[in-house]
Amino acid sequence: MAELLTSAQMRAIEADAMARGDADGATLMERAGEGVVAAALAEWPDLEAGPKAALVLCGPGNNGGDGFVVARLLAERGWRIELFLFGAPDRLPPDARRNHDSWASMGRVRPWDDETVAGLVSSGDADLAVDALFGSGCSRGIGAIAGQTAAALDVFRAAGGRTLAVDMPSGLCTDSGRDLGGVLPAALTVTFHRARIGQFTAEGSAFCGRIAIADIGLDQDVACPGAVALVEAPGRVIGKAAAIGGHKYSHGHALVLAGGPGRTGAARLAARGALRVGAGLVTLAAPGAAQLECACHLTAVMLRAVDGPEDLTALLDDPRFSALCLGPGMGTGPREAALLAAALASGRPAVLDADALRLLAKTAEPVAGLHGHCVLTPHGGEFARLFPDLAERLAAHPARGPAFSRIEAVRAASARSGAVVLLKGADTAIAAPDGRAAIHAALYDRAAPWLATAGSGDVLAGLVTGLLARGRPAFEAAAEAAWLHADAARRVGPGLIAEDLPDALPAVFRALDL
Ligand SMILES: NC(=O)C1=CN([C@@H]2O[C@H](COP(=O)(O)OP(=O)(O)OC[C@H]3O[C@@H](n4cnc5c(N)ncnc54)[C@H](OP(=O)(O)O)[C@@H]3O)[C@@H](O)[C@H]2O)[C@@H](O)CC1
Ligand SMILES: [K+]
Repeated sequence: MAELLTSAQMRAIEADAMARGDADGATLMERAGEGVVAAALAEWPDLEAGPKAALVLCGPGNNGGDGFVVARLLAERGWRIELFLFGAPDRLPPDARRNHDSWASMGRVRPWDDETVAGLVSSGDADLAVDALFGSGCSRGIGAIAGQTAAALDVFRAAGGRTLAVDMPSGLCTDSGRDLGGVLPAALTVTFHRARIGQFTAEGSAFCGRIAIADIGLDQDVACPGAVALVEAPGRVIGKAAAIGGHKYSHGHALVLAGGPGRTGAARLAARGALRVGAGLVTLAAPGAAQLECACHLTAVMLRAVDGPEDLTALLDDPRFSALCLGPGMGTGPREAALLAAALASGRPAVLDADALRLLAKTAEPVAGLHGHCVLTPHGGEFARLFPDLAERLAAHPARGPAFSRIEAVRAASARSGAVVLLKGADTAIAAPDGRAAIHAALYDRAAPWLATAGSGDVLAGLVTGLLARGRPAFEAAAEAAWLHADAARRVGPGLIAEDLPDALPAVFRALDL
């Protein structure tokens, strides 16, 4: 999985490279500027044809320094440049100051004036607007500095204007992707070495446009401890090919608990998901009163009657049940509470979704009984019921950066509960109690907005359950299921209903050559 960095992690990588003598600040800044120009030309090849005009907005830190390099490189290609600087030249940090001086010998540096800049953006004269106002050092909102510019860039971008953010859109928190106030929207964000967390969560993708990563010569092989992973396509480890000749029990047996009559659809969706993702066997455990309803709908999924916790405990005497799924359509009464307690007491890998999460939230100590083989799959509302303090911090407008992020929220929730937590969204955040964290981003070229449909979460719970049943560890199962779920949705496209998701999985696996 690719790594997503915080600004502190990126600074540490740079500092490390400098300490080893692999790089110096001036060289990195020059490469950063070169990377920005190369990425702009790759994104918009028509910019190569003849000299153009650029509006370059520079800030008081090293992000501004990158802006001066970009201005110089474009001017050397014959471009006309209008450049504005927020802050005093003599207070720029050394590398930025050197590049300021070098630019100042070629062109004009105009003092920042929000209204003038906004007017120039709105005139539409610029072929490219470069936001090098604030990058990873942006510590607070910029509405008071650049509010008019932000509004003008928004219109400019919507009309197809090329707006490029250097490293991060100014005003966006690098670590949380949260709007610190007055973010400058970009059509392309060019970041350095590795992508940042804030580009893949919260409001990040809405402001970044697209992401390009420029190599600035830092060692690609140096791993960053504690980095958040960006979930990528699962590898062969989830394929069945390695187990040819194995029988169905070698792929596990998932048990999905269903609710009463008229409410079994959600559990049936989850069960189908578990089967399609490769669990060898899947059994639906439904109360006696719902047996007929379930039997009318099921073929490959098996059916057992489970009315109370004793039935479940007796069933789980069979050690071949390798994962449980509780929640979809299950109900939140005393019977279901007792089933949840029995399931947790069994210590089996378990996915807790929907009504199981409501039940947990109703108890005095919601995290009691959870363990490291549990995966909680809340959406935002369920998360808020379980972890109200964390949700409040996520909802409060951040006064300063780095702001509290969805990653920090799930990490805290996972540490507190001892379970893997998967917070659903287009930017699904996943954390394990040991601190590992990942983002699955159904964003940018993997966007699947039609995935927000009734029953989609039930299928996701089933996919996690199926992978757990097959022996995948909880954190990996959650991440892999999120990827498969989104990929299935992308394969089906608009018009998707939840029933389509499990049935799209064979095509997903074929494409992955699993
Ligand atoms: N390190 C390297 O080797 C490389 C770094 N590179 C580049 O450096 C960038 C990071 O540079 P940086 O650390 O100087 O931070 P940057 O974002 O320019 O701003 C800091 C300044 O802005 C100010 N300020 C912040 N928020 C503000 C606000 N809302 N309103 C007003 N002021 C505000 C802040 O002031 P303060 O918060 O201290 O009051 C400080 O003066 C990074 O994004 C990348 O582009 C590349 O060249 C590759 C090599
Ligand atoms: K920027």
